[in-house]
Amino acid sequence: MQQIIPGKSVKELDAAFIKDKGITSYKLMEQAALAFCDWFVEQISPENDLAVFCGTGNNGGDGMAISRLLWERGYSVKVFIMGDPANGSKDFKLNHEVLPEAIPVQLVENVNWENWKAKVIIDGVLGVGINRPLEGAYLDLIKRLNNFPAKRIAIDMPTGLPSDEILEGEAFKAMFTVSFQFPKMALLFPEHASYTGELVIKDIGISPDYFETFEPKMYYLEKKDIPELHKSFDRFSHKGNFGKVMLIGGSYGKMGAVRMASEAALRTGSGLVSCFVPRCGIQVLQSSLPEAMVEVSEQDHYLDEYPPDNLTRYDALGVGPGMGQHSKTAIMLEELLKLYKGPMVIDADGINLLASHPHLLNMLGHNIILTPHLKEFERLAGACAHQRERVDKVAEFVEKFQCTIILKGAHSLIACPDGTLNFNSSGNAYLATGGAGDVLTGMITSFLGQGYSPKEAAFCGVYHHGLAGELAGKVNRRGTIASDIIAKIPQTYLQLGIH
Ligand SMILES: NC(=O)C1=CN([C@@H]2O[C@H](COP(=O)(O)OP(=O)(O)OC[C@H]3O[C@@H](n4cnc5c(N)ncnc54)[C@H](O)[C@@H]3O)[C@@H](O)[C@H]2O)[C@@H](O)CC1
Ligand SMILES: Nc1ncnc2c1ncn2[C@@H]1O[C@H](COP(=O)(O)OP(=O)(O)O)[C@@H](O)[C@H]1O
Ligand SMILES: [K+]
Repeated sequence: MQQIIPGKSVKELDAAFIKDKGITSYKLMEQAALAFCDWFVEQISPENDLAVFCGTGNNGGDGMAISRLLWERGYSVKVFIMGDPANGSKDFKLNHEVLPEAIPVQLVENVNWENWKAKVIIDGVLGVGINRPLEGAYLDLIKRLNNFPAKRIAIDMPTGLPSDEILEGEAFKAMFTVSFQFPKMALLFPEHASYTGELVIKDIGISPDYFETFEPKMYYLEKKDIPELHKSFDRFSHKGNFGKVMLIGGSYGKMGAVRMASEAALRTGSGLVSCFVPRCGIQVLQSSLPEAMVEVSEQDHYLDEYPPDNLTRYDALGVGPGMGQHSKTAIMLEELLKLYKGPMVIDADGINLLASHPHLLNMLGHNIILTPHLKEFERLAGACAHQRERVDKVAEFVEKFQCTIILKGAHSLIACPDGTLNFNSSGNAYLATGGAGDVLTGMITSFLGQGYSPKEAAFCGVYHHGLAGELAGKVNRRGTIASDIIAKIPQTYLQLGIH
């Protein structure tokens, strides 16, 4: 998996790589520039005139190298330098020297903005080297570029965005950020959505072993990581091999949640799926999802204090979708935590009940995965000012209670008791629809029931769920609903080459 390291460690990483490979830093910069151009030529046609803004550090060096390479590929390029080129970094200067004479170069301070135009703006002003908020001429430039009607693309980082912290002040508002080798942490924060734009990660050849010495243990979960996590089956496999799971939840008016979670578990590959719901749910479930078995609790509208019988029948449980927060249901949850020692996902009202009955938190442990969205997590652990603080609190929570937390949202964070923090890459905003979380619960419960470890089940569940959302979104766009996501689960296996 691709490790995410702090921006301040990038220099050290590059130095170790360069030394070990016996290449120059200029050569590494060229690799980065080539990687950017590979992506660029696929996206933007040469009819578009390009304005490349270069600082005088290595981000500016990238900008210079990219200008040369795109010019060689037939683009019309103009370069604008921010700062004094005489004080530039070594590789900025080298790339400045080899810039073809046919490319016009101008200092930003000399630009007459009156009739200035460009279809595409490439930002190579500052990258991970930023050490203070933008001010003065830098701030003026970035504000001006943000208001300009052009396509804006950032090299490595949008200028002004700190690589690991929350933005203070202003930064370049990129429509695309092409970041090298790994996503800098701040590119994954929801607060920075309008600065990062669409995130593209380009491999520049620095293999994972160069990252190993760096802390924290933070990773980016990508498509290539998923197939090896999956189990295989053979011609003689029977439904018992695919696990028997139970989804526990539902209440009057919220039976759909448990129904969707159950169908998602079936579509993910569970051999047998049962639901445990209040009495009023039996007709709904039996008629709308005949593949699932249903057991009911005594009360009509909510789950009473008695958990299902014979829990050892199940390889995994998923608890919470549509469950409501009745005080009797809280007792049932406590009983479940006492009685059931197998793997369990707790979601939605299950999490809300943990928050309102905090003594239950001490009953969590390695076998349990909680799947809160941002607000649910804050109910558990207290308010957070921003995602940076939330990430730290998630890590603390997991260390204290030794369970897995999936903090849902764009780039869902999977925090594991082994101390790793793992950000997901799949998914898009079409997943932001009622019931998408219930689908995720069903999927993770299914993987747990199939014998995947909590970490494997969380990784596969979150990645496949995001991919199913992408596939559903391609067809249904903003009309995507949770059932469309379920319908695409089988196709995610196809996409990943899994039987
Ligand atoms: N080995 C290399 O040289 C590689 C470097 N890469 C590029 O190099 C970038 C990092 O380069 P640098 O470390 O030179 O840093 P930057 O180019 O991001 O910044 C340069 C300098 O700007 C100054 N600065 C910081 N904050 C400022 C502010 N608010 N206003 C004005 N000036 C400010 C600092 O003195 C800093 O050293 C990466 O983001 C990436 O684009 C890539 O080419 C990959 C390989
Ligand atoms: N912008 C987004 N990008 C990627 N995934 C998203 C986005 N918005 C929501 N999701 C995913 O959709 C799901 C929504 O879950 P949740 O908030 O519990 O919704 P609900 O309670 O309606 O089911 C989560 O898995 C979340 O990660
Ligand atoms: K930049």
